[in-house]
Formats: sequence, structure tokens, C-alpha cells
Amino acid sequence: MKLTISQLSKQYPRSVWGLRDFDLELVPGVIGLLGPNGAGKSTLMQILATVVLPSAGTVKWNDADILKSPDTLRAVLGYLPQDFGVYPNLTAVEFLEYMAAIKGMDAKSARSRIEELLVVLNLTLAAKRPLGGYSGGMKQRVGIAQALLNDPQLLIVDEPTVGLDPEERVYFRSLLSDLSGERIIILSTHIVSDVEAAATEIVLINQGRKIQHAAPENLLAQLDGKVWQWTIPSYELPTLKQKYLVSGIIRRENLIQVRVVSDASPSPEAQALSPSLEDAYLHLMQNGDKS
Ligand SMILES: Nc1ncnc2c1ncn2[C@@H]1O[C@H](COP(=O)(O)OP(=O)(O)OP(=O)(O)O)[C@@H](O)[C@H]1O
Repeated sequence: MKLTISQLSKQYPRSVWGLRDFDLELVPGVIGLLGPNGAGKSTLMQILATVVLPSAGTVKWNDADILKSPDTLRAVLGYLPQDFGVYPNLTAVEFLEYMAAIKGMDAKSARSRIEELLVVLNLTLAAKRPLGGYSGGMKQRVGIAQALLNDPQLLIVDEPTVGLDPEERVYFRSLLSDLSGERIIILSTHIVSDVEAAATEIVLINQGRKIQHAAPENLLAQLDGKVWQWTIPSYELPTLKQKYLVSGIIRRENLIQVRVVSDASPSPEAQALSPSLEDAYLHLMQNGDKS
């Protein structure tokens, strides 16, 4: 099972590039697609979900060109778009039955699959209530349920944790880990901690271009011995920010504990720390490394 993206570009009207010369090869695992707002994540997800055509480049699902024959991929695809909307008057069961019918599933297998998914997603008790009364997290779980109806080999979830409270966010992250196995899961987000728990690989994207594709431990290793912490008076912060990449601050009355990414020790008082994924993300976004 393999997804191969080659030289993929998308140009929108008025010369805005959504995606540019993007190459990527993915095998089963949870892939965190991480980048700031406007980086091109949704553009990539929409092309992979076969709802938007690229301006140039190819996407292959195993050996099939999905731009020429999208149905090859659609049969094995589950997609939770960023702006997933539910019909407020339908219950979860009615909505999932409707989605199963659109996907061409027969009523009997749809019914047993829906029952299974309601259990997995902890929605059994609410299954017969209208979706309009669901919390954000419950609606996202219904969104994942519809994406899983056909037990997809490629599961694409675009910014699934936006608007969720911390508890729902944690639940959602562990859910994605539980779903991993013999499938490719692409999770797009601008929140580093979303990918920290679940991702086996991370793809960093900015301004439509791939910045880096690596295992989380390799991203961290790049910053070994380059993350520092010490305390400064509050008034020194603006000058420090001009000189260094500040990846974290904690305020303590008139003092600030700063976390800085720097090749060399930035101060005699600075202590070296283990790098976090957040440090690596900020550093690579600033430096635009390519690999
Ligand atoms: N339909 C469109 N028409 C014109 N420009 C677009 C369109 N969709 C996206 N863009 C532009 O393409 C670039 C990439 O946008 P995209 O939505 O793919 O990024 P993103 O990483 O998903 O960001 P966000 O999380 O904010 O959605 C941005 O500059 C955006 O303004």
C-alpha cells in the first residue's frame, strides 16, 4: 500500500499558489501534516480526496493514477474535511445510513457497520438524538464514523481538533492512534501537540512547499544540544526575541523563564534542555530546511 505524490502544484486565481512542486511518498502509518494557516494543507488534502484537481503533477495510489481514475482511490478512501457539516435534524444513525447509501453500501452491511462504529466512537447513547444538539467533539466523532464506514485504506482528516475542548482533543488524538494499522492516516493540523502522540511520521509544510518529511525522533535529534532555558528580567524579552528564536516563555512576577533555540549557549546561565517537537517545528519553519 503506497501513496506517491510527484511534483504536485495547485495555482488558484490571481497567481496564488496553494501547493508547489510537492513530492511525497507515504506507506501505512499515521502521518502528521503540520503547517501554519494558509500553508497548503487543505489544498493537498482536497487533491488527495479527489475533490479538487491540481494544476500540475501526479498522485498515484499503488500503481493507479488517481487523477485519471479517481474511483480507484475513492473506493478505499475515508475523508473528514475541515468544514464538515452535519444535518442538524438527522440523528447519528440516520446520518450514517444516509452517508452509507451515498457510498453505495447495501443496507444490511451498513447497519452492522454503523452499530460497530457507534460503539467504537462512544456514541451509542446519543445515537438516536438529533445531531443539532451534539457537542463539537461528538460531531467530529460522527465525522470520523462516516469516514470509517468503508473501513478505508486511506483516511484523511483535515484539522479535526479545531474548536474542541481539551478533553475532547485528548480523546480524538488517542482515537487516531487506535485506528492505525494497515492503513495510511493523514492528519492535517497547525497544532504541534495534535501530532505528538499519534504520528509515526511528520511532514512539515509552508507556503505550499514541503519543508521536511521525517520521523518525530529525527526531527528532535536535529535540535539536540540546541535548546536552552534561563531566567531574564521581563524588559529584556524584546531584545532577546530579536536575537534568538524564543520557543517558550513562562512569566514569574517581574521575571521571565525563556526557552530559546540556538546553536551555541546564549547565556552563561542557560541550561541545555531536551528538545520538544514544538521547538523543532518553530526552528524548521523559520529556517525552511528541505529534505
Ligand atoms: N479556493 C481558493 N481560491 C483562492 N485561493 C485559495 C483557495 N483555497 C486556498 N487558497 C489559498 O491557497 C493557500 C493555501 O491554502 P490552504 O487552505 O490549502 O492552507 P491550509 O494550510 O489548509 O490553511 P488553513 O488551515 O488556514 O485552511 C492560501 O494562500 C489560501 O489563501
